[in-house]
Amino acid sequence: MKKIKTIDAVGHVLCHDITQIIKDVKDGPVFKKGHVVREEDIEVLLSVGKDHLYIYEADESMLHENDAADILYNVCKNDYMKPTEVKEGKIEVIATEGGLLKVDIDRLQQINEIGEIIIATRHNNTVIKANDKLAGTRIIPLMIHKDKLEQVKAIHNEQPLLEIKPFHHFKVGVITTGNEVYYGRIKDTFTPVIKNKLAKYNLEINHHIIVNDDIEKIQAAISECRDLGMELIICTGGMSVDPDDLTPGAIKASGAEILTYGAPVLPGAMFLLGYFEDKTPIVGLPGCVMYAKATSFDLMFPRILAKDTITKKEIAALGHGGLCLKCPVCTFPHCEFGKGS
Ligand SMILES: Nc1nc2c(c(=O)[nH]1)N[C@H]1C(S)=C(S)[C@@H](COP(=O)(O)OP(=O)(O)OC[C@H]3O[C@@H](n4cnc5c(N)ncnc54)[C@H](O)[C@@H]3O)O[C@H]1N2
Ligand code: MOO
Repeated sequence: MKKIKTIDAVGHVLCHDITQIIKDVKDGPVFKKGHVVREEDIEVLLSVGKDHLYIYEADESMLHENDAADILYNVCKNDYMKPTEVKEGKIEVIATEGGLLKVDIDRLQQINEIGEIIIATRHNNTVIKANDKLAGTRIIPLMIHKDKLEQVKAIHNEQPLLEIKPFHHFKVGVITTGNEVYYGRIKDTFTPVIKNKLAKYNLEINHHIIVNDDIEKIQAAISECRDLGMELIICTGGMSVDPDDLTPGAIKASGAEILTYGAPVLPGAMFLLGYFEDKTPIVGLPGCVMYAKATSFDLMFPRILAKDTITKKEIAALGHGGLCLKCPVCTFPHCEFGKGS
């Protein structure tokens, strides 16, 4: 802390709030601690009787919180993002487009371990809309050592911490399996559920086939969808262990590589995800997707639509937080379901 003449204070940082009292008009701080004095402030400072000020001593090794916050914003930002105005060392990152938010959790952790610097984000793999808040950055002290920001820049290494992956427009083929539906014994109540889930992403069913429990027929239906250029194939029914549950076998026989048959998520354990050589995804949806509010499919669906690479390890990690509590009033996605990984 150093005392200087107010007339020499331009560019210096105030150590404390400066109060202005104008009878019957104002009684409060006219400048806050941490304010960087500007040319136009000198007259105001003199008018409140401050001929001298305490300022932080100019130190080449230190950075003001607002300048440091700028650096943190630049570490986060990517396409489809904008900053809020910097305020008291804080900047927020706002989405300008919707999509799937990806957060580099490992590097976020490394930055937050430096100390005196914080970046707080939404969860990785959150579905976001334009104008949603994605992250906030803040510096804890008023002035921070520049070398801490150098560490941040080294971790950043020109690779943003955040990414928004826009959702793609897929042509969708739906294959409904099951003798009970095919022979008209019951009404198909699964397909409308799929239709609603697709509509949330402005997608529709472009081709729909209903087949009985016959592995060759299911396989032929998959080929038909492929031949018609469907870019996402959704199969329902026959995903479990009964003798008539043939869908996983048919998907396998169709040539798709199975990434997973089974996910550590309840409901939605019997979920299947595979990809054809040309990267066309195919999913097998268990019966619970028809009636449960949220299942493994709801966790994986946005990632499939964003063409996000999904690994077996990530599917295994869904187990932590993968237990839906079936609350009387479902608040998914604003709950802990699927947030563990
Ligand atoms: N012994 C075991 N049984 C079950 C297991 C298990 O691990 N061991 N898993 C259970 C779980 S978890 C689920 S989820 C279901 C999965 O069922 P499936 O996907 O095989 O579905 P289906 O058996 O074909 O049908 C179940 C039920 O849903 C009705 N259904 C199916 N599709 C339609 C449709 N399009 N419209 C209307 N209703 C439909 C079907 O008639 C059955 O009533 O398996 C558990 N069992
Ligand atoms: O797929 Mo069942 O998957 O857990 O209700």
